[in-house]
Amino acid sequence: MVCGTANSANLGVTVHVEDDRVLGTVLLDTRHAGAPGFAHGGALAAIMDDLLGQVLIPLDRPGVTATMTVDFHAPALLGRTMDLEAWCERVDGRKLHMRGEIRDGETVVASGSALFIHVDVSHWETSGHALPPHWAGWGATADSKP
Ligand SMILES: CCCCC/C=C\C/C=C\C/C=C\C/C=C\CCCC(=O)SCCNC(=O)CCNC(=O)[C@H](O)C(C)(C)COP(=O)(O)OP(=O)(O)OC[C@H]1O[C@@H](n2cnc3c(N)ncnc32)[C@H](O)[C@@H]1OP(=O)(O)O
Repeated sequence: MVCGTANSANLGVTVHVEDDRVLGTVLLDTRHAGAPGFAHGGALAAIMDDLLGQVLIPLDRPGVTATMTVDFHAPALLGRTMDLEAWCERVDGRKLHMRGEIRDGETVVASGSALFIHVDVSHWETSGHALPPHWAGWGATADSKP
């Protein structure tokens, strides 16, 4: 619902990995409004969760969000391309401590920190839905198995 291109309700986030960091952009519009002209904080929180979750890819650790804090530092205006950046601050066994920012130019609009927990991909089999084929092997290089 945030970055998935197969989902027509996605928020239009695009990301890529550079070294160990996730960088990206998002451009919110009236569909994502809270007050007129301003992005809804919940949209920013969803973006932050997804952004921090993308760090699981360079970490090569499947994981889920256990807890997340989003600090809103400045209003996020609609119709502006905002920059996204996230990284892993610390790995402590299965605990993956992520941090990230949503910026409008030089202004940090929101910062986030989250604890992700490393899980085996079988975690998602409990829904009864088939896993995407490319998830096979995800986590193969992780040195701390769940
Ligand atoms: C998520 C990816 C899905 C999409 C993937 C798509 C593409 C694949 C490619 C890459 C990924 C890309 C993007 C990511 C996209 C989206 C990101 C969004 C992520 C989500 O939107 S994800 C959904 C919301 N999320 C949940 O649905 C979690 C529900 N939950 C559970 O499934 C369990 O709760 C679990 C597994 C978390 C733990 O359960 P468990 O039994 O395995 O382990 P346990 O409870 O023993 O915890 C072990 C140690 O973590 C500590 N701990 C646990 N929880 C804590 C908390 N809240 N606060 C502080 N500490 C906590 C304990 O205190 C213990 O610490 P200690 O070892 O020191 O005692």
